[in-house]
Order: sequence, then C-alpha cells, then structure tokens
Amino acid sequence: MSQVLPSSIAAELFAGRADAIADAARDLALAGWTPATSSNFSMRIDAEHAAITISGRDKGKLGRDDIMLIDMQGKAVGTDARPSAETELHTQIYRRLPQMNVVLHTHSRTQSVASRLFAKEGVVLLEGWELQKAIAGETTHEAALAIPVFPNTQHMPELVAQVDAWLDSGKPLHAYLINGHGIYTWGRDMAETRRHLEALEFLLGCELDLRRLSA
Ligand SMILES: CSCCC(=O)C(=O)COP(=O)(O)O
Ligand SMILES: [Zn+2]
Repeated sequence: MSQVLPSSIAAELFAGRADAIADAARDLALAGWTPATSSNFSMRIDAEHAAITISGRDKGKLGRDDIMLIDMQGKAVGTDARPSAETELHTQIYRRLPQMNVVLHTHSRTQSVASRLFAKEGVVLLEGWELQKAIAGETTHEAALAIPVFPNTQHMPELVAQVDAWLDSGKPLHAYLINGHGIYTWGRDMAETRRHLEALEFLLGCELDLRRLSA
C-alpha cells in the first residue's frame, strides 16, 4: 500500500501512530478479542486527519502498510486503500469529542455475549464495581456507569445517528456496545483507551458471571 501524506503531516508522526495501532492490535488479538479479521483501530493525527486500520486485515498481524490516513469525513487521503467499514464511528468520536485521540473497537466473546444479553434493556448499568474507576472521570464504585447497547445495522449512518442521539441527550458516554457485534471505546491517548477497553471487558465478564450464577 502506498500512502502519500499531505505536506502538513510528517512521515515520522504517521509512522508513530501506525506503530502504536499495530502494537495495541497485536496485544488485543493475542487476547482473542479480534477474531477472524474483526475489530478496527484509529488514532487522531491532527484536527483534520486520523490514522485507521485498512478494512479486512488480520488485526493480529498489522504493519505500517495496514494503516492508512483518512480525513474527518472518513475519506481516504493519499491512498486508494479502503478504510475500515466502520470508519464513520471513529470519525464521529473525533468530531464530537475533541479531547479524544484514540478509538478502539473489538469483538471479544464477552463483549459479544453481553451485547446480546443486555440488548432488550438497551444498556448495561455498571454499579458497585471498584474497577469502574479505571474509566476516566469515574471516581467512585457507587456511581452507575451506563454502557448503551445499540441495535446492529450494516447501514453506518443509522449507528452514527444512535450514538449522536445519546450524546445529544447530554448523558456521559465512555463506550457503547453494538448488539451481536462488539464494543467501541475511546480515550485521550492509547494507554487510557486500552485501560478503558480492559476494564470494560472485565466488568462485562463480571456482569455475565453474576447473571449466570443467579439464574
Ligand atoms: C469480519 S468482521 C465484520 C466487520 C467488522 O465488524 C469489523 O470490526 C472489521 O471491519 P473492518 O472493515 O474494519 O476490517
Ligand atoms: Zn466490528
């Protein structure tokens, strides 16, 4: 894949973002959270651009050539490669939440099962777990942390509209599940975003165990 960068973006900057995405993806794939080429990852480059995974690649084996540049409308910049099929969900976060610089989306078994189990309620309410404090801005296990579950659709604008509606309501949003699909979460940097993803994976697993044990 040949990537021609705009003159405003240094090659080292893009390469650094690509390496950070590939490193994170490798770890998440090793954890089994990116089966069968699923999942996608991105990092903001500047106000107008982000680096994102090319669609359909094995997320456990990414190199620099598997990451491409897009603009904040989700259009490829300087390449003919096809960005992730879910690019609009990434650019939406960068446009709506300007402090966020990384978006991670995975398809772990726990995330997938939880999304199905909680789809009717439309939300997973996390309450009473100390690990809620791993989410930026959450300071106590006593608060309820809502993770919405949106219906899945192959039509990205519908998903974007569901996320927009939640954000427009003014309710906090740190992550969301898509029914039968997986999770999206984000953060100010890669470390924070990975912490969010790990914490949510753990907390969703706990909720599933509670349901199983109290059945
Ligand atoms: C084979 S997984 C179906 C698509 C998907 O949900 C996903 O996360 C990966 O899509 P991409 O286009 O980003 O590779
Ligand atoms: Zn997906």
